[in-house]
Amino acid sequence: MESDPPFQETFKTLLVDLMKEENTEKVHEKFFVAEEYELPLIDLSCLSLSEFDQEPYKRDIADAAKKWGFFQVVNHGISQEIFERMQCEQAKLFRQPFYRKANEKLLNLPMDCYSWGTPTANSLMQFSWSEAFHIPLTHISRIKEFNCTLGSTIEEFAKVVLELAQKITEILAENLGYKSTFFVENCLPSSCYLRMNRYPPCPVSSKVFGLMPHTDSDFLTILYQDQVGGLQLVKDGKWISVKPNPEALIINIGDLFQAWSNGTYKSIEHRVVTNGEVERFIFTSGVTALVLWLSLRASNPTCSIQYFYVPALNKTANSTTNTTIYLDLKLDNKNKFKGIYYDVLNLTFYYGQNRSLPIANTMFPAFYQGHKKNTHRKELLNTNGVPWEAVFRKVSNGKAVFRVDLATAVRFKIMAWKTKKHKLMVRD
Ligand SMILES: O=C(O)CCC(=O)C(=O)O
Ligand SMILES: [Fe+2]
Repeated sequence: MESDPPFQETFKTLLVDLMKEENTEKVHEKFFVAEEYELPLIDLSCLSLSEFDQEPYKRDIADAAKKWGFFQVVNHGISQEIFERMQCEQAKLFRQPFYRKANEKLLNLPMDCYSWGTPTANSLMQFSWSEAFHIPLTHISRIKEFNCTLGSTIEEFAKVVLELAQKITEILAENLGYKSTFFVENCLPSSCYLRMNRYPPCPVSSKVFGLMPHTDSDFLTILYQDQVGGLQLVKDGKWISVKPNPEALIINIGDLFQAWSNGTYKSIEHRVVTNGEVERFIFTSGVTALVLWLSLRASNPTCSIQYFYVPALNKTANSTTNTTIYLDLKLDNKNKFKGIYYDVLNLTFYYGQNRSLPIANTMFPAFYQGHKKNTHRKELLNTNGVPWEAVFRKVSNGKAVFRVDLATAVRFKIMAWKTKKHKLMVRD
């Protein structure tokens, strides 16, 4: 078909290699065949019930996000009519000749909004037999200027699908104990997109993916597919095939949501297998980031003093002439997926309750700490103005109190993204 990308021509070499392969049956078994399952199904008409009666449904949503990373929803409030219009516009767009899709700004958008295949693939296993349009929702007005019906349909669809994304995200956030209005407050339209994929019939369907195995890098994806099917995902360590349900929308957790929830909700690897005879269409809408929300969610590092030694107070040495103190500070990043950039760490020591006269200061240079890592900083410090004789007598009769303040600023690194700086002050 003149609308199909030139898969065969471009990847002739890859295909020839494959034809020579002897174990194609085995390859097919291993990579393409999977037992069919139904995703957990949630009836969203529950959201019109009383708060109390909604609870079990909300728990089911959270359980599915934890155990499957994927679920489907019915009675989601989006009319069948708008899906049909979207499908119709999508088909019209993909039916354009390939040279136009690849060379002309069909949607009045930058050229890279259209993609096909996997240009970097050097084996068939890395190749995706599909084409796609990726549309940031901020660009809808540009599409409307050019193609009004398509632009308005996308706009209408995006509005309702994002309301749904908002509801689902709020339920999942609440389940983790967060305020439900975070989404509305922090979801920027600039971070939402619509994606349309077409999987043309594939003559080597048992040897090539429609879409390579991947996880979604966004926050949450909502997917509408036709009845053809082909989506597979990993469940309990094995690939399973998702039974298509044309009434339902599929929702899946992306990498950002997994990171934000410290791994509670799962971003699951999935792929699409092709079909020898029929083409398949899907469209997805996703939220790529909730900027502020993400930054608020990271847990601060914990600081502890692992070792504090004051030679002047060593009774056996009995010498108050050595006025140094020795310290081992431990900084612990308990976040499962977030690294931490520390600014310079400033430590100030005091004797007793008196915070007006520091007895020692030190500074540790800025550094980066990976997720689930701890870091030690050890230092020998000179002190000033400590009445050592009195302190020694105090220790002999009980205890002496030293205090330390730690001041720094931290930024969290979530995937490739850095949050803004947070001041961190620890007093003891
Ligand atoms: O076609 C599908 O069912 C899945 C599409 C997908 O995973 C994606 O676009 O990221
Ligand atoms: Fe995906």
